Amino acid sequence: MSKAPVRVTVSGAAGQIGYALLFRIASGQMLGADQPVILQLLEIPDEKAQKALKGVMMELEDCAFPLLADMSAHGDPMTAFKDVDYALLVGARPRGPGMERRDLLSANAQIFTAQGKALNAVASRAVKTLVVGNPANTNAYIAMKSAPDLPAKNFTAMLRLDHNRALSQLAAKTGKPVGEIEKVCVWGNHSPTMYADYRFATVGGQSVKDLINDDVWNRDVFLPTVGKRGAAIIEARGLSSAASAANAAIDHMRDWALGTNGRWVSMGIPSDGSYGIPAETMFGFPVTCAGGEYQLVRDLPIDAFSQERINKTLAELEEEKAGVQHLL
Ligand SMILES: NC(=O)c1ccc[n+]([C@@H]2O[C@H](COP(=O)([O-])OP(=O)(O)OC[C@H]3O[C@@H](n4cnc5c(N)ncnc54)[C@H](O)[C@@H]3O)[C@@H](O)[C@H]2O)c1
Ligand SMILES: O=C(O)C[C@H](O)C(=O)O
Repeated sequence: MSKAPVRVTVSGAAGQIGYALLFRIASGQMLGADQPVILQLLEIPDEKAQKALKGVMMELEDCAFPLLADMSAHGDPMTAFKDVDYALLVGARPRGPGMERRDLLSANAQIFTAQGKALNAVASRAVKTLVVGNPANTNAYIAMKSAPDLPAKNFTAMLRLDHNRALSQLAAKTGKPVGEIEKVCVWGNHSPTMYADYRFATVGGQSVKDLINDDVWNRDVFLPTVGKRGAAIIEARGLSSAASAANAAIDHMRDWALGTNGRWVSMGIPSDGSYGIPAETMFGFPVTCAGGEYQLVRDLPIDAFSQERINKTLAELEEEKAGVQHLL
C-alpha cells in the first residue's frame, strides 16, 4: 500500500536555495522514493515574491513528479506551517560581499520569532525543523525558544554544508574517495569559527589524521578553508552558495528522517550540557540518526587544541544569543 503524504514547508521558496531544493524534495531525494509529499511554500506577502513563487510552482507542475501529492503558496506562516511534518526555514536575508553573519542577526531575528510562534501554534507536534537562514544556529535557537509547546529537540540548525565541505577537503588532501571518509564532525556555529574535526576520521580503516600527519595544514589551511568557504563562494559567484546549501539541507533532513546506519553526521542541535556546552545552546555536534531521532556521539576525548576551538565558537554563539535575548 502506498504511504500517506507528509507535509513539507519551505520558507523562502522563491529564493535561490529554494529553487535548488524544491525539485529534489518533490522527486523523493529527501524523504525517499516511496514517500509522497505535500509542499506548503512560504514567501513574503509581496506581489513580486508571490509571483515568482507561482512561477516556481508552475515549473514543479511541469515536472509531473509522481510523489508531489499537492502544493500551495502562502504569505502567512500560520497557514504555511499548518500540520507540517518537516519545516525547512530557508527564507531570510542572505549575506552580501563584505558582510559578516552578525550583520544579519537583527534583520533576521524577527522572522524566526514569528515563525517559531507559528510552528508552536499550528505544526504537527512531531515536526522536524531545520533552520538554514543565517545566522542559522541563533535563528534556530530563536525559533525553538518561540515554540515552548514543541519539544526543543525538534529544532536543528544546518552544519551539514560545513561537514560536506570538510569531507571534500579531506578527500582532496588524502587522495581518497570522499564517500569512504567516516567520522568527521563539525562543532559549534555555522560561521568561520566552526571547528571541523578529523581526529576520529577513518578511510578504509586507516586514521585520516595519521595519513595527513600535518598539524600546521590543519590549523593554517584546512580550518580556514572550510570556515571561510561561504565567503569565498560569495566572492566568486557574487551570490551566496545555493545548490550546495540545498544539497546539505536534503542530506540533513534525509538522514534525520531515514537514518545514517551508524555513520556520523554533523547537526546543530540544542545541547543537553554534554562537552561543557551550556544546555539549549544550538551547537554543531557529531550525531548518528536512527528511527527518526538523532543521537549525540558522546564521550569523545577533547584535546587542548580542540577545546580552544570549541571555546571560541561557543563564545561567538553566546554573544549572538545575548544579542537577541530582548526578542525572546
Ligand atoms: N546554513 C547554511 O549553511 C547556509 C548556506 C547558504 C545560505 N544560507 C542562508 O540561507 C538564506 C537564504 O539564502 P538564499 O540564497 O536562498 O537567499 P535569497 O535571497 O535568494 O532567497 C531568500 C528568500 O527568502 C524570502 N524571505 C525573506 N524573508 C522571508 C520570510 N519572513 N518568510 C518567508 N520568506 C522570506 C525572500 O523573499 C527570498 O525569496 C540566507 O540567510 C543565507 O545566508 C545558509
Ligand atoms: O556564508 C554565507 O553567508 C552563506 C552560507 O552560510 C555559506 O556558508 O555558504
